[in-house]
Amino acid sequence: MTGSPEFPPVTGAWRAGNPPGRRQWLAVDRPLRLEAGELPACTIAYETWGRLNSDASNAVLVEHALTGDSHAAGAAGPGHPSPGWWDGLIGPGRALDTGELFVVVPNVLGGCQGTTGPSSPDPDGKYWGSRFPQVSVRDQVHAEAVLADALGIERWALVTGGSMGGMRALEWAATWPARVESLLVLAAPAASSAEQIAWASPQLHAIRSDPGWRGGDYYDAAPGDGPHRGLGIARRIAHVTYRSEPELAGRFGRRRQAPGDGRFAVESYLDHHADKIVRRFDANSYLLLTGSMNTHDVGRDRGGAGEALSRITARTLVAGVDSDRLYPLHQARELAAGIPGAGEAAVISSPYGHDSFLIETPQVAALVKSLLG
Ligand SMILES: CC(=O)SCCNC(=O)CCNC(=O)[C@H](O)C(C)(C)COP(=O)(O)OP(=O)(O)OC[C@H]1O[C@@H](n2cnc3c(N)ncnc32)[C@H](O)[C@@H]1OP(=O)(O)O
Ligand SMILES: N[C@@H](CCO)C(=O)O
Repeated sequence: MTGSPEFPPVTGAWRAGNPPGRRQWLAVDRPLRLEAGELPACTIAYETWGRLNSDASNAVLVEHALTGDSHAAGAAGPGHPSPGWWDGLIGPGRALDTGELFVVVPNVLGGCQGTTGPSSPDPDGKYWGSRFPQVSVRDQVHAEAVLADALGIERWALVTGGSMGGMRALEWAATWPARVESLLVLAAPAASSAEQIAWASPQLHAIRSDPGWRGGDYYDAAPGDGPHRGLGIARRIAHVTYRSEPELAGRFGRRRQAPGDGRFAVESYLDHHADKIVRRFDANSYLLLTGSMNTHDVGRDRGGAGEALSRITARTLVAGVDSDRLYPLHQARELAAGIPGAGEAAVISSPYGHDSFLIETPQVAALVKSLLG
């Protein structure tokens, strides 16, 4: 598939070697049908590394997590205060060897780092804000399929991601089995559980109850007058669930941050993560993407998870983290058991909890290599 009459392929410049890790945009000038509604048009931001080969058989789709973005590889520099979030995995000679593979990383639909989301302008040039439609994980992969078509990629050699990125990877494999040759799902379930929805609930309330949120239409507020407090509280709650009890005990214990600072060190640590998120993330996107994860259920309208997973034909590896208290290991085991040929779930052993899929690079690299052979 190389595009469609109403949506021709984009330029093809990447075939000659795209500037690696430079953000690009695909303008989709036609409506995108959603599970609940429609988006009249959208832009999809993405970055690529490596070159697409002549038969487009070397493309890898890497799906970022909740607050990640398209900048998965590359050093910190202008426009990128941190290195790419999977920099240890993507590059020449690395597990995702860009000497051989063409790695594509889109920013998720509904996000705030280049792809259309609530903080983007609508076709009339007004911020979407509260009017942005709720998008599901399934809608997000449909948007990514438009990108794949435009890039001339019919079949991915590998689709992978962790957490919310793992949900999208799974949706890809269940929606278009023939388009996914291999699949690596990290720290993600077949469907979000009551526990996961429960952890999200106070985060959603924190943002919506911030007076600065203004029902979702805060983009014209004075600088510093947006829903920063609510977003910061949401991140504090979430971040605890991303790490493990032994890690927090070992790193911080009952230590105070500093003489004269009334905070425990662990409180200061959470304050730091809250400060960082409000500088780089939009509260409405946080709400929307959390909602996408809450409704994630690969079996919805497909006769249940068992039926949906049985469609998957990709060579599959599922992995969980032994210290993940948010997406516990038993979910990875259940997911693996449902996918034909997936075998037993692999275990990432780490004290870092759910975030380990971003931190334990050698273990994730070993999984990628074992899957790609
Ligand atoms: C800009 C970007 O993040 S790129 C976007 C992509 N990001 C993502 O995909 C995920 C977002 N990031 C994350 O979830 C996390 O930062 C991770 C998982 C990637 C990194 O985790 P780790 O490397 O283990 O970092 P950790 O959670 O220990 O936090 C380290 C930070 O806490 C700070 N810190 C540690 N202890 C304390 C303390 N007691 N008080 C205040 N700050 C503290 C450190 O100084 C460090 O600050 P810095 O990140 O500004 O340099
Ligand atoms: N800490 C990561 C993982 C969440 O699943 C993020 O913020 O995207």
